[in-house]
Amino acid sequence: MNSDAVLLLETVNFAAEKHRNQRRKDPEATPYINHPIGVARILSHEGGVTDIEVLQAAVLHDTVEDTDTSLAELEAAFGPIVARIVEEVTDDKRLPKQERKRQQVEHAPLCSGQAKLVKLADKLYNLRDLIRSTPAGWTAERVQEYFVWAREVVRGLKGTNPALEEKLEELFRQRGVQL
Ligand SMILES: Nc1nc2c(ncn2[C@@H]2O[C@H](COP(=O)(O)OP(=O)(O)O)[C@@H](OP(=O)(O)OP(=O)(O)O)[C@H]2O)c(=O)[nH]1
Ligand SMILES: [Mn+2]
Repeated sequence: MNSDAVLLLETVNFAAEKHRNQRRKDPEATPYINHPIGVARILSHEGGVTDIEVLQAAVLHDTVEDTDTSLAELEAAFGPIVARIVEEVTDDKRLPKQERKRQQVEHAPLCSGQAKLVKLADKLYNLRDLIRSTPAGWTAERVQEYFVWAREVVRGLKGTNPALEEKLEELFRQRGVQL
């Protein structure tokens, strides 16, 4: 087996252990790990991304934000580049939600190309998930607001990956939310 495959399995195993007690917000309470694996899979399968550090960062992208994982821990296990990409896509959960959402819009265009790829795939996965099933307790208005906000973030990620951007544009079009 080649070393990239070994590395990616180590990364998936690390994320699975970190997210082991977490579930998604859909009514079926899907295991959370389906999301980061799906984000990495969008990058490779739909975005044609082969950069192993981007794929690893995609698998790990919610570990610091949503589990007890530290950036130092990621750096020790996977190196500084992977840790830096995850840092770029991590919201500061100490801030109020509205401020966090505003900062994503503001910071998106300042991200590295590697972090922009992870952000595009994360939004594409989450928007598809919203279309597939509504999270417990979400109104139709809240779903629509998420689309409107996601469009603002995706605007700042343009020029990164045409295939992923076209798929996002199509979802926004279907929702009557123009990019
Ligand atoms: N669509 C959907 N999202 C779910 C589900 N379960 C968990 N999530 C997560 O919820 C986040 C979006 O919900 P919000 O209420 O807007 O944000 P919050 O969790 O940060 O408060 C996403 O976080 P994120 O990945 O960090 O991305 P981002 O939206 O913060 O950029 C998404 O991954 C689900 O069943 N469907
Ligand atoms: Mn995510």
